[in-house]
This record gives sequence, structure tokens and C-alpha cells, in this order.
Amino acid sequence: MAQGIFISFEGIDGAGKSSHVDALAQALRGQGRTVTVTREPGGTPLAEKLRALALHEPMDPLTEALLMFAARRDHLQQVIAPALDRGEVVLCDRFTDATFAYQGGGRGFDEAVLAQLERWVQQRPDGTLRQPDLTLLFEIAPTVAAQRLASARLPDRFESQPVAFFEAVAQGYARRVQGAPGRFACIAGDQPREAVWAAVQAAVRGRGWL
Ligand SMILES: Nc1ncnc2c1ncn2[C@@H]1O[C@H](COP(=O)(O)OP(=O)(O)O)[C@@H](O)[C@H]1O
Ligand SMILES: Cc1cn([C@H]2C[C@H](O)[C@@H](COP(=O)(O)OP(=O)(O)O)O2)c(=O)[nH]c1=O
Repeated sequence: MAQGIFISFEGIDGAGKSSHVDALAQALRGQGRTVTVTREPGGTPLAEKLRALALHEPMDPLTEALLMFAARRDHLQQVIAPALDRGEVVLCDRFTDATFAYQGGGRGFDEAVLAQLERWVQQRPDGTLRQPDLTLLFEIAPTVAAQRLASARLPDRFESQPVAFFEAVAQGYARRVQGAPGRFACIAGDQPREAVWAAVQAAVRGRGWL
């Protein structure tokens, strides 16, 4: 059976990505596809426990990075790889680009070490690296995202960071785009919701998946 389709959603907190994950799942299911909607950190019982720790307990940047990759390994093994091997679609709210952006850009953790962990965690039996087929990167000025979040929800360890942290996170994302431009579709997140949704659909349609 053909390999499935792996799409990740990325952006700084408040960029407005989450509401489009379910909408895209519905659109793809409408085409008869089987779709798994999942998220990182999380997506399995173990990884959700690691998520609760990573989002709420104080820890140093190496511990934080290792927890993200530990959660990712379990998620890949238990959920993502089996679904893709069955030829299904996986929509994942954040994946490894978030680690490079938040732990690399935001926390300043060594990106060469992150790249090593990425290889260990995402290597397939044939030696190639598992990556999303498409990453939708929602781009927005950190000040606008912060205004949105101020009225939206109680902040976790990341969301409570100052605007300068999110500027560094955005730079981390930009470096990932430079490293693999063909994998990314950059979506202007500061548009009205309908325009953002149209851009999401256009990116997926451009790949022939909608
Ligand atoms: N295009 C948009 N314009 C204005 N507000 C938005 C838009 N998209 C999302 N929001 C609001 O911004 C906040 C953050 O959105 P959310 O989808 O949770 O962002 P993310 O998942 O990227 O952190 C929510 O209160 C949401 O209702
Ligand atoms: C996947 C991942 C997320 N994160 C952070 C980014 C987010 O602030 C947080 C959780 O992401 P997210 O699910 O987008 O948060 P919410 O449900 O509140 O919208 O985890 C990392 O720091 N590194 C990672 O590798």
C-alpha cells in the first residue's frame, strides 16, 4: 500500500493554527480519506503525561528537549508510523520544527544536538529520516499573537514567555524553512480566519491532496 500523507501545523503560540487542524481533517475525510488528528507533545497516553510535565514543571533546556523527543518517539512508534504505513493521513499539531524553534530558537539550546536527537528518533529502518510531507507554518507578529492569547486562555510555561522569546522562536522556524524550503507552506496568520483557511486549503490542494 502507498505511504500515507503526513502534515504538520506550526507557528508561535497564538498564530491561529489549531482551529484549522480539525477543519482540514473534515475536508480530507469528505474525500474519503482516513485521517488521524494528533498533537505534540502528546498523542499517546505516555506522551500526554510527558506533555503535562514539559508544559508545567520547571526544568533545564536539555531536560525539556529530551522530554520532547521522548514523547515524539513514543508518538511516532505508536500512532504516526502505523497510520502512514496503512496509507492514511496524519495531521499533527506541531512536530520537530517546534523543538528547533522553541528549544533551539527560544531557549537557545544547541541545534546541532537537536539535529542528532532528530536523527535518532526519526530514522526509519531504511536509514531515511521521517519528516512531514508538508508543514503549514502560520506566521504572525509576536505582539499580535500575544494580544490574541491574552484574552484566550491561561498561559503555560511557553505561553507566559515575553515577546522577545517568541521573536527567537520565529527565527528558529525561519532557519528550518531555509533548511528545507520545499516542505513548508508559509501562511499569513494575521488575516481574517476565512482567508487563513483559504490559504490552508490552497497549500494542500497545491500538493494534489484536496
Ligand atoms: N485569523 C484569526 N483572527 C483573529 N483571531 C484568531 C484568528 N485565528 C485564531 N484566532 C484566535 O486567536 C487565539 C489563538 O488561536 P489558536 O488557534 O488557539 O492558536 P494556536 O493554536 O496557533 O496557538 C484564539 O483565541 C483564537 O480564537
Ligand atoms: C512539539 C513542541 C511543542 N513545544 C511547545 C510549544 C507550545 O507552547 C506548547 C504546546 O503546544 P500547543 O499544543 O500548540 O499548545 P496549545 O494547545 O496551548 O495551543 O509546547 C515545544 O516547546 N517544543 C516542542 O517540540
